[in-house]
Amino acid sequence: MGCICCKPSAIEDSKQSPTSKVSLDVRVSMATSSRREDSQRTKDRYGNSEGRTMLIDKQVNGSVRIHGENLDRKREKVECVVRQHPGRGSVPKAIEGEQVAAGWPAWLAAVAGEAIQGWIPRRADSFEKLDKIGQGTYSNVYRARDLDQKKVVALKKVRFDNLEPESVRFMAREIHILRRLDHPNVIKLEGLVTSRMSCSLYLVFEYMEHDLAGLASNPGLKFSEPQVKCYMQQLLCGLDHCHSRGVLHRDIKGSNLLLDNNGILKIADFGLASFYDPLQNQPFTSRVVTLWYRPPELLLGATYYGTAVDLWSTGCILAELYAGKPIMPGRTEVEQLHKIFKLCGSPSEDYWRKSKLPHATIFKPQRPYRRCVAETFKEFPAPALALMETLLSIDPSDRGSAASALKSEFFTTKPLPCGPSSLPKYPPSKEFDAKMRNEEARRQGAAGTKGQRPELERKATRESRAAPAPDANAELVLSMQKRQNQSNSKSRSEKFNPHPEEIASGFPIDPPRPSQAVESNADAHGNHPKRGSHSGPLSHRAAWAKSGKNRDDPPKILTGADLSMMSGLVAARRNNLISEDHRERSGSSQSEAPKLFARFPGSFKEASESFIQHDQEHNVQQKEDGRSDNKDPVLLGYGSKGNKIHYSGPLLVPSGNVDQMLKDHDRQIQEAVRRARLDKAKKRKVQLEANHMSTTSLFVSGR
Ligand SMILES: Nc1ncnc2c1ncn2[C@@H]1O[C@H](COP(=O)(O)OP(=O)(O)OP(=O)(O)O)[C@@H](O)[C@H]1O
Repeated sequence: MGCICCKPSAIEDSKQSPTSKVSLDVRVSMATSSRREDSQRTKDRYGNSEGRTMLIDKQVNGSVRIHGENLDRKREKVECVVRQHPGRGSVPKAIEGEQVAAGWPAWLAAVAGEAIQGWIPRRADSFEKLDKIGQGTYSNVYRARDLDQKKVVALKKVRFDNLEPESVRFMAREIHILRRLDHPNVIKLEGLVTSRMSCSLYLVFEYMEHDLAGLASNPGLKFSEPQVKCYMQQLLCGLDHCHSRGVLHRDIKGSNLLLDNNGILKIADFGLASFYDPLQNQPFTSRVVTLWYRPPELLLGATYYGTAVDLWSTGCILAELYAGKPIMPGRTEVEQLHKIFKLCGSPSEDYWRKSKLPHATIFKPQRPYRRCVAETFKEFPAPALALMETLLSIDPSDRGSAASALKSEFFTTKPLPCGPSSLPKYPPSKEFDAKMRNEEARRQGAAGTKGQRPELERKATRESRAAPAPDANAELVLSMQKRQNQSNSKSRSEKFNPHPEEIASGFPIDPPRPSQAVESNADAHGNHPKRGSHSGPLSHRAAWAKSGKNRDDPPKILTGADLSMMSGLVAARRNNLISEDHRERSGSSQSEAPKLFARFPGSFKEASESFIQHDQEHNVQQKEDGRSDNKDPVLLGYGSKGNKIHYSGPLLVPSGNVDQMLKDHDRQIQEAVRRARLDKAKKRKVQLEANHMSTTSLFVSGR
């Protein structure tokens, strides 16, 4: 075979903005052929409305096989194999060159070629930046006016770790996934803003006024039942679409469910999302999903999982909408798992045996926990409770699917879901706004009278029904930071400094000044950005006003520590996904555990200690409550509340020595029993002394 000519449009994603389509003739040379049988592949299917379909096999030997039918060419068979450069995106080198010629920066085309395929970059000066509206783990989000399309959009500026290929590839996956999705209940990526000379990237999204977490934290707001059903229906429709296109979201939570003023809900933030193939058993990282919404199997270390992880999070959202607050706000992975077991019961013997979950030995409770979802939420309407019971099943295989949930009685019994357009209109409300309010309260608190909690703070605490959820993997970063502090306090600032790119881009982290247009990314286009009026969310303006500063002089949002945290979080989140991505690309089926051993501190020992303690506290509590599924008196007394271990790190030991871990575990249990006995003996002694005293005093008083 020699060279073949193929149009890149034939390997474009199915949906593109028609204005940004490029059609380039590219010569693809056949560098190597590869044996199918020796390769582990991931397959991506591409197709577009004109009926072209291509199948791309990414193979371990670094080559890419493209084959399929090009219907535009009268069913002409197209097949080519392209040698991939190590560390490069899976587009042929020639296409990469064309992408640079089309205006993409080389660093992006080199590693994210597939994600930007068929698009051309939008120019920074065609947007007018209005204000900062959100802040994610690795991004800042701004409201901006699209001067070409004459509409308001959201610009998500992605932070990179010094343009490292791995961190660019991580972001490319989000773009790639977003482009694969096309549904009214999934946020639409409308384009990308960058230029050949730029070192930053903005994702352009349709603008959404609210997020569910922000609305739920509004004290004066109570959702009606038809309203809850309406939101849940939209969430499940969007999720069903993602799952049917082979996408796991892996971070469903209130702040990632955006709402517009027409009541439309859209699933956003695909930063932790991943492609998956239900027919192929592929391992993923278990360290995804924000803690409060993380299913038990992930906390137990599962690396083989599917759509059920999103369904668990959806169950948590459903319960939260009825309860008015998060139902399982754990502070650590151990506490989270304990909260889950207390509410949903511990897994059945059969499940423990079948699932072979990595941390099962450690976290299997001494005695099974009884499920009490129905008891706890007895005031919820029966159909809502029934759906919750399904979605919050401990065994992932019992959670059904988004499609089956949509057919549940919850949506067919009265009151029926209301139409999105009939939902009330709200002032802009985001979780970010709630965070701003709390930040402001804290600031006022610091300035306020010593020892007195300021009114605003008290108000914020009292009124905040739904506190913002921690970020996905936040606990992991805390643990990383702890280790950083311990190991080398000097290097901390060097490692977690503000991203130079953030500063260099001229698009600072603090909210922009009113009317500030998106600054040109030092690009070749040269036009000055146009200016416009400021009309930011009320809460931002209020925050400025309250801080007693000129609105032009915005409050500082991030402290150095925040930045460190942010950067660490970026690293942690990315590291997990990068190792997963690396595994995907290399075709390795190895679990990520060894990599995590190496990167993060902590041990099963600590985790098991903590879990035993939670477990025993639970038993004690049950005794106090008069409920008793634990008859063992020796456990009483162990683990006073004063010396709780709040383990906040990964659950794996650096050495990965399982035998040692198990020995430690046994030792811990023996130690617990010994301490409990001692405590019990002490208590008995105190009791005896007290009895003796009272007898003596009775005797002395002569009564
Ligand atoms: N299209 C949009 N319209 C309005 N606001 C948005 C939009 N996209 C994102 N935001 C706001 O910005 C916040 C951060 O965005 P996003 O969650 O996509 O970033 P991230 O860095 O991936 O965050 P996370 O740490 O939650 O994963 C959101 O919680 C939301 O409030």
